[in-house]
Amino acid sequence: MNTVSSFADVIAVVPAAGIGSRMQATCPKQYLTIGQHTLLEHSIARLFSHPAIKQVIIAVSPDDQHFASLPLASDPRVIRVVGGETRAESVLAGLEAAQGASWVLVHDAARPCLHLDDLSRLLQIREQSRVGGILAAPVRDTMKRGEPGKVAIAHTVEREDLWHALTPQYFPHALLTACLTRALNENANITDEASALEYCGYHPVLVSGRSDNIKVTRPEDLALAAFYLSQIQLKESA
Ligand SMILES: Nc1ccn([C@@H]2O[C@H](COP(=O)(O)OP(=O)(O)OP(=O)(O)O)[C@@H](O)[C@H]2O)c(=O)n1
Ligand SMILES: C[C@](O)(CO)[C@H](O)COP(=O)(O)O
Repeated sequence: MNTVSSFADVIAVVPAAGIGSRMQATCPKQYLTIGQHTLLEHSIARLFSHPAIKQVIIAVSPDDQHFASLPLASDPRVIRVVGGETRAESVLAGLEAAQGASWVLVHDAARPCLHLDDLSRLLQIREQSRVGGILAAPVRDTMKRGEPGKVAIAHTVEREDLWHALTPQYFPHALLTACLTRALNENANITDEASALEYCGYHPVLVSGRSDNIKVTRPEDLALAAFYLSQIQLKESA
């Protein structure tokens, strides 16, 4: 792994204030476990496994019942903030606590299978772009657009140049803050940080990343994430 020593001391914001409704679990999905640890702990452990990451700011729900009991709660490298009603508000809360950082990384609490080489390549975007970039995986399936509100095909979407946006996403702190704030104030439909920059007219860079950097979203994803994580642990212990 080529370390990004020139960009050491990176701060990461981890939005973890969601309820995980699509997971249909008895607790917010970021607190479901793989082995002895929660998804949140695994995702943050991946970040801290990279030499460039010095601090993680976690945005948790105002009525979160789980975080305080985790070792993370007493980790001096971790700051807890209260998240908001939307992912964007949670990320903004994290950015507020990261004042002074020139660039900031944002990573989903529910993506525990991040490879360090992918993170290194994303961090290097700072040398090539002034607006930042995201890890993304090229689409492999044929993509269909459904008839609005119906389970019927409207048309096939051209998959050339179509990507799955992943996280981490990496942007100048001031730019991301301004774009998220404007997008929220104007009720823009944004589901990731890059879409806030796009809304404001910027074109972040797509950094090709591994498709096994999955976001645990539906019940069947947990076992897959456990397998992918076991492969990472095998690879890194070899
Ligand atoms: N108000 C919110 C909503 C989501 N998130 C976080 O954003 C990440 C990605 O969101 P998603 O996968 O949609 O998580 P949930 O919103 O919890 O899932 P669902 O949409 O199924 O309820 C998760 O780490 C989630 O905790 C957040 O911090 N604040
Ligand atoms: C940020 C993200 O993981 C990129 O694909 C995705 O947009 C999160 O969406 P969610 O609905 O908040 O899971």
